[in-house]
Amino acid sequence: MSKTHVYELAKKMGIENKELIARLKSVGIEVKSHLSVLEEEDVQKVSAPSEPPKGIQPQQDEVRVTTTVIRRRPKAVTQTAEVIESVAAEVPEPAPATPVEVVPEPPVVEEVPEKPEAPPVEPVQPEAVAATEEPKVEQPKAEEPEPPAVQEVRKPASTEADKPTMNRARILGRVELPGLKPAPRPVEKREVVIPPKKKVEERVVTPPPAAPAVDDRKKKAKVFAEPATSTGGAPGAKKSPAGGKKKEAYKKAELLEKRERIFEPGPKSGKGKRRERETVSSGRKTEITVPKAIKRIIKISESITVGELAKRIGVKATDLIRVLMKMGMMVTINHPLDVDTATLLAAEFSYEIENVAIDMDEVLESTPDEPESLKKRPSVVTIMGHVDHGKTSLLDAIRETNVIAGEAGGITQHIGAYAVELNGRKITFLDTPGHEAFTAMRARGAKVTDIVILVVAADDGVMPQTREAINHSKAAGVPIIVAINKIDKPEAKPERVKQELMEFGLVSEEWGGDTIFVEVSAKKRVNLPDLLEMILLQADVMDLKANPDKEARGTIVEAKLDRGRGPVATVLVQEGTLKIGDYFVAGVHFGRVRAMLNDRGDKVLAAGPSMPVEVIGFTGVPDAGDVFISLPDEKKAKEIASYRQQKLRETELAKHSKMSLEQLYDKIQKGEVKDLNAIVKADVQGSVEAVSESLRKLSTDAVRLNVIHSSVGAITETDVNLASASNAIILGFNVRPEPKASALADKEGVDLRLYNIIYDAVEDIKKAMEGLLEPTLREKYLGRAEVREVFSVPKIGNVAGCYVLDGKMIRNASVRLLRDNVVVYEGKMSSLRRFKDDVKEVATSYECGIGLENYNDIKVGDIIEDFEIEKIAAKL
Ligand SMILES: Nc1nc2c(ncn2[C@@H]2O[C@H](COP(=O)(O)OP(=O)(O)OP(=O)(O)O)[C@@H](O)[C@H]2O)c(=O)[nH]1
Repeated sequence: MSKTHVYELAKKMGIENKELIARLKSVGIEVKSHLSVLEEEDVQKVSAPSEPPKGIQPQQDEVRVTTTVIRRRPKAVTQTAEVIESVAAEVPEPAPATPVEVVPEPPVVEEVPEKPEAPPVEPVQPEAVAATEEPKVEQPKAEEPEPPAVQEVRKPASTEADKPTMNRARILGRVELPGLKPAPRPVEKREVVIPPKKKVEERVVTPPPAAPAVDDRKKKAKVFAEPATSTGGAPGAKKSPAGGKKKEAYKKAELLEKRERIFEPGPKSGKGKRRERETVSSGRKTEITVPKAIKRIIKISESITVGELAKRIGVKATDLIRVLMKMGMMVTINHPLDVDTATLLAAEFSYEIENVAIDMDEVLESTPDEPESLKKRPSVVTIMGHVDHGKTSLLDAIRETNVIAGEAGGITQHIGAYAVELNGRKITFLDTPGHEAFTAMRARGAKVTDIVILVVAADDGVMPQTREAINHSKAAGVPIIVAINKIDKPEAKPERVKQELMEFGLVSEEWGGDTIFVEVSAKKRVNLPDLLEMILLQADVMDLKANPDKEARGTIVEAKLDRGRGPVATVLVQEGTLKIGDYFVAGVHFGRVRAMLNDRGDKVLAAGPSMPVEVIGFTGVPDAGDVFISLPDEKKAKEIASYRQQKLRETELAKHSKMSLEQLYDKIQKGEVKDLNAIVKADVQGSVEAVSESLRKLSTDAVRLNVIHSSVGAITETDVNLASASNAIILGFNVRPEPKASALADKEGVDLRLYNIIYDAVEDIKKAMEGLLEPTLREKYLGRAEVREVFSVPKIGNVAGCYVLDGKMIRNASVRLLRDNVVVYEGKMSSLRRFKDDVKEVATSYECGIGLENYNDIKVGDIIEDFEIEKIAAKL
């Protein structure tokens, strides 16, 4: 290796030929071109002085890094000019993030394959090295005469730096993640900066021909320094990461501890848990206990379900059902058992049943009062009549003109009833006019009304509802007072009304009858006091009395759930006196009177007979017509209410569990039924057998047909009861049900079918069973979109600009347009677009345009729901 070409040496040194030539010149070696040959001593000569100048001596301690970098740099400069440019721009940048991002070593190294030492340098970058460099930072900077040049470059580049170029992106990919923490930054920066400096030198600042090596070094040193400076106080920069680390470590520990405490309390409570577990497992081993005789009595009130009884006995419900089947009862787990059946059943398991049901009759029946305890009570009046004959007007007129003395000016409240006063005597009006309310109450067994005011418009006469009202009143045995209304009208013909009413047995006194007639005008307030007087008279005749000195009983007139007050109900006290704090039961609800208000909204402390009061303190909303009974203690009130609730549940359950051939299909669809039970009754034994046999043959794997009972003779109550208990249908051939059985079947909802031809019956059942398995159509919900805009498209019509709220919109799906939850259109989707393209479907949270087939009335805010109809095929 005695002779070396200039270009070879330059390459070796990692500098440009030009530069080397200049250097050679500076040491007195003249070369012509890069092809010139150098002697070995020349080579050494030119290499020797290229050591760092004294001023930059401190950098010696990082020679390894420096040299490596230096060697690599030129290549990097030429090859990755853009990167360098941006990096150069970052040199003076005080922002620490930028230099960190750019770690150009790898590309550089790649391009200088003959410098194998380069790559190892990278991973070697220890934080410590960076740290040692920090103090040097300032010196070179001070010497550095180039900032302007650098800045020049920086300006355009800085924006570039902000927006990563392809190159940058590539480089960014190599950011040393282990050094993500602040600590390694200085190292990275140092490295990062090196190429830019070089590049700056070469491309922007023309290297001075003289003393290039020294200059170079200086610049390098400066460049080293800059990134460090840019980190802002190197020592600090180093400390802080360390501090940060400590903090982080502390935080981590704290977090871990927290997590343990909150989510994994195991370690701490581990022992305890184990002990716990041990006790549990040892507890499980306890031997099966036989309840004491006293415990072998099951208390029920009137009835108990199979499931509940099984639970109380401690056996499986299926065991009970099995026993019941042996007893001839086909029941389900929810089937209610009466006391007798339950007793029989319990006996099988050595249990006794005790009926602890409250004697409801005892509670419900009001005790007869001693005649001397009875006191006069106001009459309760209901106004009835034909539509528009003036019922409401009359009620209002009476109320407005006859408010109770001394209470005038109070704000009237609608509580369903109100009281008026005339001559110191009170009259209570139920202010729900019409015979519907009247009959509804009566249907629930409530007899509230004492007197009916039949309103007949003088200009209209007797009308259909007038007749109905008369019939209802008569059926209830309530006396009628006729109010011929609208007598102010010129066309009023009161005499004609009287005449018409004669037909219904309502004959006025003047015509020799006993019905009171009053001609009034609700509008002009004519004769209203007369009407009231007549009511009082009628009440006197009726001698309405009640005992106010006992626990109150009454009827719910109206009930509602009030937002602020909870359930409230208007109680018309019929006997006794209701007081604040009284416990009561009404229908299936109980409660305690917390407050009482009259029809003017005034608080009252007590309400006597015929007084309507709004009661607060119900546990639930009772029904109008429910009997209200005040009770001495809460326990009893609760007991009665829960007993009634249970009864109600049982009745509902019984209703629901009944089977009809039509319902069967639905039930099987829901998976509730796999059997069709039938009871066969026929006129002759031959028919019974033939039918039973034909039906059994209809059984399939999917639906079993069980003839649970068959016999000759009429359909009896027993048959119906059996059908009811076992969800069976009754098929009768040439037989009729007994009248009582027919009524019971109606009541119990038992499907009773009568045939004359066996074939028809078998055919019916077959159809029902095939119906179970016929293909059915079911709607499948797909999604919903909200109309946000409506576009009018020429020739096409309106298209809804929608936002898919959930599910997805599928082209050609069936759709319905909902406006305020009301279906305003149902049909097909005619188009589904996203922007201008037809699409097959649009998913949630996307916008789309939807066209509806033959429908244009789309409005913003409408909801488009799409669905498809599924065919569910089922085969026998
Ligand atoms: N001239 C006259 N019009 C009356 C009188 N009473 C009621 N009207 C009018 O008759 C119409 C019907 O009166 P309402 O009190 O609403 O009759 P209603 O029987 O309560 O009607 P429905 O609640 O629909 O059954 C109203 O326009 C009243 O103004 C009256 O005494 N004289």
